[in-house]
Amino acid sequence: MAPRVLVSDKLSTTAVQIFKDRGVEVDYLPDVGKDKEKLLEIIGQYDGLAIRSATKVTEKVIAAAGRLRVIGRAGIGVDNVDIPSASRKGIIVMNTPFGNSITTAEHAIAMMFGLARQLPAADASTQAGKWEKNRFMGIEITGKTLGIIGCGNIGSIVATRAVGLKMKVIAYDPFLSTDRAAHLGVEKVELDELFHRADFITLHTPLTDKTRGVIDADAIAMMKRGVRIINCARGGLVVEADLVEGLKSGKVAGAAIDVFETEPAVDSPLFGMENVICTPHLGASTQEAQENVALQVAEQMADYLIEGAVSNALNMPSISAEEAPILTPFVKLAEILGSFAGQVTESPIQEIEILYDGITAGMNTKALTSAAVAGLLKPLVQTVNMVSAPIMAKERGIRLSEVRRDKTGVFDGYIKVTVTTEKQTRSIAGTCFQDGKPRFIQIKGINMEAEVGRYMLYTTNRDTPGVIGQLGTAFGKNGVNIANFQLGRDEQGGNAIALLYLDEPLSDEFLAEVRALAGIGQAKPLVFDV
Ligand SMILES: NC(=O)c1ccc[n+]([C@@H]2O[C@H](COP(=O)([O-])OP(=O)(O)OC[C@H]3O[C@@H](n4cnc5c(N)ncnc54)[C@H](O)[C@@H]3O)[C@@H](O)[C@H]2O)c1
Ligand SMILES: O=C(O)CC[C@@H](O)C(=O)O
Repeated sequence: MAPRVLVSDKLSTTAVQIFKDRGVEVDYLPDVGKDKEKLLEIIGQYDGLAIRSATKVTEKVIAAAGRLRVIGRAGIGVDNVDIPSASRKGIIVMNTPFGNSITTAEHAIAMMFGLARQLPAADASTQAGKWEKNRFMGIEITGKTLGIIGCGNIGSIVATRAVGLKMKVIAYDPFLSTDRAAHLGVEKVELDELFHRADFITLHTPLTDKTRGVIDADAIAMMKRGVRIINCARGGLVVEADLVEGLKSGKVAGAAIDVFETEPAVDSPLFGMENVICTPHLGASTQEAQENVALQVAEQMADYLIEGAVSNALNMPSISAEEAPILTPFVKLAEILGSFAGQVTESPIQEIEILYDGITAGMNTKALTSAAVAGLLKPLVQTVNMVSAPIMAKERGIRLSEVRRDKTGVFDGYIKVTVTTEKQTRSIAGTCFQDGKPRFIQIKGINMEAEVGRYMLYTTNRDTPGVIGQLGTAFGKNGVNIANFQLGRDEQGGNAIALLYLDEPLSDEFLAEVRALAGIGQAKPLVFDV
């Protein structure tokens, strides 16, 4: 039986043609994405779902999607898809990471010009017959400082365009290496410095726990008077109420917003403000970009549904059917080890070494390494997947190496990920037991044996009496249950670590309390996709 795909958002018809040409049955119902009930009613009939941003693929939709095997996002951001739920059901989620990058970068540049010369307001006034020449005094772009927050695919394109416009470009991106910054012609700075120096600020990060609200009242307070802010990335990066206050006070001279805290944005405090330009999430809306992403998503989904080939999957390694049963638990392990390293690493990574010991040395280490690097980059680079992870690492100037060796210790095999940053070298090792479940077996050279939980806390301390007691008391006082508590140290009185497997995530307040405990060095909350 031919696989069947539902296209539930407005997509170029190129996609429909490709599906047909490849022998995939396709229903093009572009309004269904906005009709939750209808989507729930019909999703069970499809093997594939092709979407843009209007369709919300929630846990409920996934639960109703009895035979769904692949969700294809014609675009970059997948925040409208519940990936953990899809993964749990074995549904691949794929996107088209580069198809609309140029177009979105161009929208940000257009927004910058629009703000500098108040083009929309000047147009409305002129067409109303007012000829208000004195009202619309603009500013020049040349020589101004553009601050880019997030210098990945789109941010890098914005950077090179702005350099061409003779702007001074500064960028904040924890994953931007000094070499890559130099190559792009931008100055890498810390976030506070960017706020202090930029005349224009443009956002190009994913929406994550770290980036949510990156432009809030505190950030605005640090900015130059007269700063202009552009958001063509994701709503939620800017706290809209704080932006409104900044605009009212005159601290912010203008804002150009393509993406909103709530979409579709039919009502916003920003609407009607004179120095604000709003567009309805148009960043990717050009004929070229829509052709690119439609073509790409249809090819990728057809490849998978017909041939089982996987590309640009966000939740699935490329693994053949024969090796899958043995490899899959180790792929998950590698991703978890990378994710651990990624979550505790705060400065640019220079080098990643992955050691395969014992049985792991004979496995498909390419898939394992990709999984480890994807796990490592994922906290910062939303679009990374097993296919793109090594390329992304290379583009960021990260050296990647594998070492394979025969069994050396008590375990049949294990994987060790060592990450070197500008500041330090850190390693984390793990293995899978017979039950197929991953375990951490060594952190920073200190042996331990810890289960992997969804919410964990990693702490470091000096090995002195009382520290652990304080930690336990603090958890008890705050009513947070510890499912598992593992300790390790290098020597008596030396460096000690603890890994706590928690039943729930820690609040910011409680985390601050833990960090303030006497003897605690680092306290890092970790989240794993398990
Ligand atoms: N408006 C639109 O229609 C539209 C179109 C395409 C993409 N987007 C959005 O644009 C954003 C960027 O897309 P991309 O393709 O460039 O993604 P990308 O993954 O290539 O780049 C994101 C960059 O953000 C950086 N980053 C992550 N966390 C950061 C932090 N805390 N502070 C600073 N930088 C951080 C990463 O290191 C990475 O370099 C995404 O949110 C995407 O969904 C919007
Ligand atoms: O599909 C769109 O119009 C928006 C896409 C954009 O937000 C993306 O993340 O790729």
